[in-house]
Amino acid sequence: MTTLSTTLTKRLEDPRLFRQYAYVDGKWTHGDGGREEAVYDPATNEAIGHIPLLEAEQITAAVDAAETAFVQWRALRADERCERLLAWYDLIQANREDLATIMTLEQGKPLPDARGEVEYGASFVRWFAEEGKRTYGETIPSHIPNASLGTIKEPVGIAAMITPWNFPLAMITRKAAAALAAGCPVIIKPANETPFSALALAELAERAGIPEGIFNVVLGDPAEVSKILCSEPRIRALSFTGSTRVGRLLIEQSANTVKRLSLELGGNAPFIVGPDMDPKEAAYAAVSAKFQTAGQDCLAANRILVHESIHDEFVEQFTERMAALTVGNGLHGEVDLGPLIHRQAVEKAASIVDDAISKGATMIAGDQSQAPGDNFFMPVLLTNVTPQMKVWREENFAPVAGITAYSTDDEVIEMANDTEYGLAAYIYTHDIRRIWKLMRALEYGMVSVNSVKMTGPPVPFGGVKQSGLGREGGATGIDEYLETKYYCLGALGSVSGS
Ligand SMILES: NC(=O)c1ccc[n+]([C@@H]2O[C@H](COP(=O)([O-])OP(=O)(O)OC[C@H]3O[C@@H](n4cnc5c(N)ncnc54)[C@H](O)[C@@H]3O)[C@@H](O)[C@H]2O)c1
Ligand SMILES: N[C@@H](CC=O)C(=O)O
Repeated sequence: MTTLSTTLTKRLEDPRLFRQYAYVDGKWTHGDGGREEAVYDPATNEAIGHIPLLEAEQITAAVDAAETAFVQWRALRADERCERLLAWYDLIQANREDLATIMTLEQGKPLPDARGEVEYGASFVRWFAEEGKRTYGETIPSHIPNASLGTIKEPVGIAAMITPWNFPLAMITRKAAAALAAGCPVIIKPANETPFSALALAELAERAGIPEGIFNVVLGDPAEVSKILCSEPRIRALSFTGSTRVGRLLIEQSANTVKRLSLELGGNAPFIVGPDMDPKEAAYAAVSAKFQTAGQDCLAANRILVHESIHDEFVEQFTERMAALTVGNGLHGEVDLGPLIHRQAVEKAASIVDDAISKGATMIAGDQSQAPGDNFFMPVLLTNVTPQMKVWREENFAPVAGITAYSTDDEVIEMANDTEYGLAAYIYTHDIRRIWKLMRALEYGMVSVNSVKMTGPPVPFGGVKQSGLGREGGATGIDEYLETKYYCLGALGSVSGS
């Protein structure tokens, strides 16, 4: 029988990267209860493969394996862990094309974007391989006679990671590379929509010499698996990227075991355009900040706030640029937007548009009769968007752009902060005083001025308010997986005062 999974395997230079098992304690694993779930190509709705749904005892077995393996892994020198991580990095790079193909098939994003994500994901592995060598403690001038005081950094312990489908590879490496470099074993639960990128990473981790039990990928019913991970006292850190709704749930579920929590949650990014801007330059940037990954990006420009003096020309330029975007299967040719992840996402997008129109928004573009398949959503532009509309209040996670005019800086600051979210904000203006005023007043973890691109390994990525807790990447990303141990060496004789 020819299935899409045989087609997928044929597309790969190295078919062993396509695994339809979980990966626990260095072994490819079936579900003991025989439960399985299909994974679909969102562009065609065809099943590309199946994954096992593990039973509770199998998740606990992953924790047992990690606990055993932790002893050896933490005992390695940082430069030894660095070598393994660099080997993993090299393998990810060497298999970039296959990883991108797997990603496009399970996630839908255009192949060039998938290649970009593989590069992006790999860059975190290299970054943290090096950062692992710089987990310095400190010496503390002693206030205790004849004592020497200081701190050392130690791995927090087993780290669990729950990741989303929109960036199936990079959201894993940004967490896992930091944890591994710190000396922690990891148990990863990827989104069931996009498990194959995670499993390919596991295959490459094994080839890179990351020992059994250190890198585990568990699969199952999300609510079931997460409950076990949250309530397991041996898991000391939980890092989650996903919706604010599920993030809140995980906080509750982790309360009894008092875990270290890192939460990268939803966004509702404002994109502010000042009166001094060239409307064309700003509109082109806004299109780019809105429609990447078909709008399914936590950094997507969700509310576009344009100064009233250039509003009409901005809308004209935005419309023209948007019309040039092509929508289609990410595997085929030059496509700008792939499908949404599934039909429910399309229905949610349509309901957000309907809600806006019913409350007075104007739809400038977005003819859904042109959609090339069930899971596709043609880019929509709405103007006259107001705070009463869902398109303002919710992260639409779809190619739906909403524009609102404003008149003063104070007004736009109030508009931009009028949300429970606080992940990223964009400012487009060349007026240095306005930049400084807005940048300081915006309640966001990340503010990007005159640049759509803002992320990368050196960046402390994360949000404030209900967009999350902690920072990933950058010089502090590894701290999410480290404990500070204070020591006091007393009765030393003559060291007092040093
Ligand atoms: N801040 C960031 O860095 C960042 C990055 C990417 C995505 N996101 C956010 O992720 C969201 C989109 O991703 P999504 O739809 O996969 O999010 P989601 O919250 O639905 O799912 C994320 C993960 O949680 C699991 N999950 C789902 N329901 C669960 C439950 N009841 N209990 C426990 N786990 C559960 C999923 O299987 C998946 O692994 C958006 O809100 C987006 O902004 C944030
Ligand atoms: N684009 C983000 C992921 C959000 O969905 C990133 O760069 O981390």
